[in-house]
Amino acid sequence: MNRIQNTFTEKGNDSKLMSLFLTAGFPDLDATVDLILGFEKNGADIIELGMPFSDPLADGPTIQYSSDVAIQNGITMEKIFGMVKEVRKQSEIPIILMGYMNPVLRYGVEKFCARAEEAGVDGLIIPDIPIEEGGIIEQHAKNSKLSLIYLVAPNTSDERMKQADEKSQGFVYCVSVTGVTGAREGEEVSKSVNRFIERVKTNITHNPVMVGFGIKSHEDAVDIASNADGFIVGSALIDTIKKNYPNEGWQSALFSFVHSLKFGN
Ligand SMILES: O=P(O)(O)OC[C@@H](O)[C@@H](O)c1c[nH]c2ccccc12
Repeated sequence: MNRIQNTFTEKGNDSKLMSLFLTAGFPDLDATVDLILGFEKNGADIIELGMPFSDPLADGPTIQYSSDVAIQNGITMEKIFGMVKEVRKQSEIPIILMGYMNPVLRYGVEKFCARAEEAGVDGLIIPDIPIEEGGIIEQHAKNSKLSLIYLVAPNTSDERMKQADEKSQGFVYCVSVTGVTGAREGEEVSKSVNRFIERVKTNITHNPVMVGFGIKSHEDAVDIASNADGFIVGSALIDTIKKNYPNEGWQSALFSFVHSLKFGN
């Protein structure tokens, strides 16, 4: 069993897991390791570490911005692996690398998976690989004991949800709304999300389900994840960093936001 599966096994039925997305190298190269460790201390159960890419087609403006900053800061694959290695000296939190296929192809799929395993990565989310194209990475991921996590959205058919369940290990990522990443306004989201998650639950029976996209508070999380195993937050964290960095106390402001996401205020 890997770290991701362990985390779900240990969770128990009543609590929800919190997975936090952070762009590697944002807001600066030195911050990433400390932020991951601080997230863990403040309630994060899983870390999704974003591999910045210049053409992030599933991302809204907030995560695009963080990717641009990280690229300007000089982030590279090697540096990302180095960050994971640093975290592993102090922590066993599951780490999932999240990014687009193009940089992985350029790096070399086999080498990428081997280096990821060696660094201490547990899984991969590559949102631009459709399930049918998964063959491009599945065997290498398996050889390197990396869980592959596929995404489903409200416009995903029952049939494809079942395929996503068969092909995923660790959990299936439920995208709460059709569209790009980012915090959204409005109350209507949660009702339709709950219907979507009900359909997800009838099709996805092997894996836990995590819900993400548009969660920006504890209330959102409780609401949206009520029928899921946990929730994922990304843009709201990046926005919080953006608001406070590099003022003194920007990290503690972020960590108290993280704490409030999990536990309420
Ligand atoms: O930013 P949000 O709305 O909180 O959603 C999580 C999301 O950022 C993170 O999981 C993610 C970042 N980039 C992605 C690309 C596709 C799917 C998901 C993602």
